[in-house]
Amino acid sequence: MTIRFKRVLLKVSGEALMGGQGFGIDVAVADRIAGDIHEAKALGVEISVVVGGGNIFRGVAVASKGGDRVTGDHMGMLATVINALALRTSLTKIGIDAVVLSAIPMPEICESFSQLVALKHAEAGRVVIFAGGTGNPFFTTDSAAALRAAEMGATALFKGTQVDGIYSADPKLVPDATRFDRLTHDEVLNKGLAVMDVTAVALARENHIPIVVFSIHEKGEFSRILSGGGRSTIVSD
Ligand SMILES: Nc1ncnc2c1ncn2[C@@H]1O[C@H](COP(=O)(O)OP(=O)(O)O)[C@@H](O)[C@H]1O
Ligand SMILES: O=c1ccn([C@@H]2O[C@H](COP(=O)(O)OP(=O)(O)O)[C@@H](O)[C@H]2O)c(=O)[nH]1
Repeated sequence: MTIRFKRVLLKVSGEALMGGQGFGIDVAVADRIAGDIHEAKALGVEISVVVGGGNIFRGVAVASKGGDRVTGDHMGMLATVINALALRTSLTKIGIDAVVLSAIPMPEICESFSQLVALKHAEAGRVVIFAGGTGNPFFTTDSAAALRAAEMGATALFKGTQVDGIYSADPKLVPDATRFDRLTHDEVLNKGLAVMDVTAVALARENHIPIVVFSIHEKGEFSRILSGGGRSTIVSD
């Protein structure tokens, strides 16, 4: 079997982790995603992960109610640490060696991010989970995913999200929107396809990193796509 990508950065949406709950973390969902990572790792793929925080907190929610955006973003970044610890717990339970590296140092809780440390853990065969986004307000975990993908030398950035690819319009709002199999980074930007923020797509374009958008809700889909099947949109040069 040919594996499409050997070193992958997986972005796990915060919202995916809440399952049907409406808020917080559904442990059964975190366990299932850990199982999917395990399956993909068994294919021989090196995997690191960026987790979102939208299931707990988004900075814009504070700003929209008249609060300070930067404080809101700090809260959002802390939310990603909670999710990262949950995912590490789920991976550890099934015998996968995983480590959380935070962009915001909190040494009693997890290791701090540096590229060198991240690469060493990856070389040792560990799943590296990046927490705290980029460590800066006004960014998103999608941008953090593109950044870490570049730093890790990932050959693809997989965005595991609520939908199974990029559509001509938001499929949640436009039911007859059509799905693309392949796009270029420029097409995503020029058509204003809002599945990922502009900063993330531009960073991936600059570093020639393909982006694979797929549904994180489909069990086994991650490894099916890695093996050449599955449903996704692949964005490449
Ligand atoms: N052109 C598009 N194609 C696919 N999804 C889109 C598009 N435009 C907007 N979306 C929406 O973007 C959402 C994913 O973005 P976001 O909420 O940032 O995800 P995540 O929480 O996974 O980071 C999808 O759930 C979808 O409703
Ligand atoms: O580099 C970053 C990454 C995230 N955030 C904050 O963390 C929240 C959660 O991240 P995101 O919305 O990207 O999570 P997801 O949509 O993937 O669940 C964001 O709303 C921001 O407030 C931030 O300030 N800087």
